[in-house]
Amino acid sequence: MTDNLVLHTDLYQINMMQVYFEKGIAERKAVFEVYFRDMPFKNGYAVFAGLERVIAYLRDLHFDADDIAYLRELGYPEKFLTYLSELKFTCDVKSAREGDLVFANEPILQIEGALAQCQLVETAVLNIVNFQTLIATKAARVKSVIGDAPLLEFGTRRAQEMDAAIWGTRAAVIGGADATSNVRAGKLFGIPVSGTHAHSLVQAYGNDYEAFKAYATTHKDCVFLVDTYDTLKIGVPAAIKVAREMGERINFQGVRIDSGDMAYISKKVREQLDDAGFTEAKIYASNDLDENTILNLKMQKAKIDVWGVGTKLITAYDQPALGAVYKIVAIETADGAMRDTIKLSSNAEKVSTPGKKQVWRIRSLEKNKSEGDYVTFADVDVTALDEIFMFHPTYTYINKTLKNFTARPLLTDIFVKGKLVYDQPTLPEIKQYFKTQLDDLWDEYKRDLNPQDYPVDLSQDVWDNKMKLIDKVRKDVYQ
Ligand SMILES: Nc1ncnc2c1ncn2[C@@H]1O[C@H](COP(=O)(O)OP(=O)(O)OP(=O)(O)O)[C@@H](O)[C@H]1O
Ligand SMILES: O=P(O)(O)OC[C@H]1O[C@H](OP(=O)(O)OP(=O)(O)O)[C@H](O)[C@@H]1O
Ligand SMILES: O=C(O)c1cccnc1
Repeated sequence: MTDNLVLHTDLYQINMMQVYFEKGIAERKAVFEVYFRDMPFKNGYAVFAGLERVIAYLRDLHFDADDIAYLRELGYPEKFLTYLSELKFTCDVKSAREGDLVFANEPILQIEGALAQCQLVETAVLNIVNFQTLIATKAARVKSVIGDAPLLEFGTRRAQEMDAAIWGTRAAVIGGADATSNVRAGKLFGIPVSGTHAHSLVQAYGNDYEAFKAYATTHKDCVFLVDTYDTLKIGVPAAIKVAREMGERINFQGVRIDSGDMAYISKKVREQLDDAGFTEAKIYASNDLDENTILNLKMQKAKIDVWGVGTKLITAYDQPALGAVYKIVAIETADGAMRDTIKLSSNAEKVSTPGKKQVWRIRSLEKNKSEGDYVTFADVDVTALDEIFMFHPTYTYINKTLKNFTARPLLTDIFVKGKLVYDQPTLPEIKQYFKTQLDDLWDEYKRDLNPQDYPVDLSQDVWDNKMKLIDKVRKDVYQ
């Protein structure tokens, strides 16, 4: 049996495909867009991630014989099953790049093509993008308080199973993790792997000195975990003793602390190491860390050089889901024209924005910073405009006219008619790209707590079209 991902979808998608097929509209052209409504962790930006896996999934989209056999068991009719067995992915896909900063209420990925295909892929695309973007953003928050010091990803044991550990680790690297303890993630993605040792090593030997000595006689690079019994009285003295005895035979990188008051203990450990002449030895810290505890420890001037972060990063502990949605924004009519579609809601923020769109990142040439994102219809070329009028889509009196700017389209071609046209960057390139994007953002949007809202504005015609469709749907549907 194959483990084809094509059935990694909700049953209702296949049921809707069947409707489209039997009613003869499966091949009608549709446009769907992915966006989220609220910034994750109330952060000022989100870090887009997941595209690599979306590409792998879409490239391989097909039904195998055993998928069809299973759907037959579920009772789908033969004609529909034949249609599915012949299905090939032929859509256009545009997307933000991994490492791009993305914001609420703007399209971050767009799929255009046969209605039935667009429908099928919703679940997996959201599954991938929601999780990976969430973890990349969490990592960026953690990294923002750490600064240049190394951030080690330690979360696999507490992740929501294996896929989340692997792809979460990759996303964490995009957002700022420098290395991971997960060896498979290292192998798959070329992420640097890093690790110390666990309490079990010390417990197996029954004392710190023997455990450290055993480690030191089998490994060149050594970081000793010093808190199994008593960090200051036993652990650190044992580490120093072994480091002295082994001399040049080991590379004594430092010690790890994993419990207690880490501000107080790290300062004392630093003194002990310095007094022993190991001024270059680093202090690693781990234990339920996140951006809040790390910031607090830094405020207390904790002497921590390397941060190991597990559970709270890989599980996005304080916000377990991103909540991006996938909405149809346009559909071909029987006469071949495209009709924009809207989803109404009593909650104004949940009303979708109709039409196939593009997002332009507007950068002031004078200030060299991003001024906001400008959402236009897809066929508009903002680079050809001399000035643009940007206004808040709800509080329209908040507005500005921009003249001296560059505009970069956020959505870039990934698939054209089902063919991959995107040259995928390497993970280090993506990581670096994210850093350059962050440099473009004003500090006011980057702070961890209560950042300013980055402007995501609709062009006048997109806004007018939305208002017009709201009115039209009200008249058509409620009359
Ligand atoms: N000086 C500090 N300021 C703020 N938070 C701290 C400080 N020192 C440690 N912490 C954090 O406080 C929490 C303390 O964890 P906990 O109560 O489990 O104690 P512990 O010493 O780790 O005990 P255990 O042996 O059970 O791991 C952890 O999240 C840790 O990162
Ligand atoms: O705290 P986190 O951010 O999740 O980081 C990972 C944790 O995993 C390990 O603890 P665990 O108790 O699983 O094993 P160990 O301490 O015996 O190694 C490690 O010591 C960290 O505390
Ligand atoms: O290498 C480490 O120190 C490590 C790895 C996984 C989890 N906690 C710590």
